Amino acid sequence: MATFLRYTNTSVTGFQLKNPQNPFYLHSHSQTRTLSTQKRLVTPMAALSITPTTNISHTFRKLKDQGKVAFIPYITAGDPDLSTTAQALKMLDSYGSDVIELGVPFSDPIQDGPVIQASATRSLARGTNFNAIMSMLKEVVPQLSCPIVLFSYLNPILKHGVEKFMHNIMDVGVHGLVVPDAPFEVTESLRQEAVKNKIELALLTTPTTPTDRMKDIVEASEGFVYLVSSVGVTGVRESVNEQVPTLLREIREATSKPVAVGFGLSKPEHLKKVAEWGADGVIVGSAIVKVLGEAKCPKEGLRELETFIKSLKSALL
Ligand SMILES: O=P(O)(O)OC[C@@H](O)[C@@H](O)c1c[nH]c2ccccc12
Repeated sequence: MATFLRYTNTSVTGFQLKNPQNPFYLHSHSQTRTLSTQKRLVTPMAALSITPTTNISHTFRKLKDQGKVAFIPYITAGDPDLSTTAQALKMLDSYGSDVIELGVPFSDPIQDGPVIQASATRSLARGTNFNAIMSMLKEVVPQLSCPIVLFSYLNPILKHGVEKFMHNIMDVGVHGLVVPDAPFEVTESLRQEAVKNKIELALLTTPTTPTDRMKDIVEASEGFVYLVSSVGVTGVRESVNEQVPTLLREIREATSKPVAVGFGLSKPEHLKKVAEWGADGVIVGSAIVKVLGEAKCPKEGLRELETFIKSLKSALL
């Protein structure tokens, strides 16, 4: 029996969406069938892969045992094109990324600044779509040693169908998911489907998230907690918000889950500072997207990416 639940979106994680009245119709129906336990097919390539990719929580636990901070780059799938994305994923993995965030380009990326908005526009203009991204990942993921966290706005997931979306991303070997514009109330239904497909749904908290709401968020977050370091949209900042140590402390009082910090980080000294403040992971998006997507040609973008990643990673060694 299908029921349509109407959620009026409210600012939950401290982001004010441009059209807060925008209702989300979530089609949810009783789960009469149980999904067969999904076995991850071991493709020949996977059998050759260096080490089987592990889930997000395990990755953070391993790094913590080694006293290391996770280096987490973000790139937009299909910018400048999907074959460059495939090469970039392998390069990011081989140069020491511990988790890679891969963005599904969307036409209305309201929480992204100009760099990632332009990146999504370029990718969509090339015709990048969800199925093409899944086909690329099916080939590439078995060659990676670090897990992938997919980034998607809520709308494309609802359009695809939550169950189908979660099954598709599990099938290609994605381990984590972040849906930055999903109101906390909606994440519960996303999580039900995610858990069935062994996908860890990480949630975001921000400097303006009320303490009680932050506690709910970190309690429900899986894999890691995404601490958005500064209010506003993604994009390089000159310096890192000095509030982060306090925010980290408040989160640590509420959960022992790993916390990764993102927004505005673009230089080795930013990463060093956030690592010294005790973050379990540092996330860099716009600065990397710019290097890869705004280069004169894909080859040059990959060359510059290599240099840039090495400089960022060195700050964490
Ligand atoms: O771009 P920055 O300022 O380095 O921030 C990381 C960010 O790009 C990445 O985590 C991300 C991409 N799109 C998002 C939307 C919302 C929250 C986070 C994101």
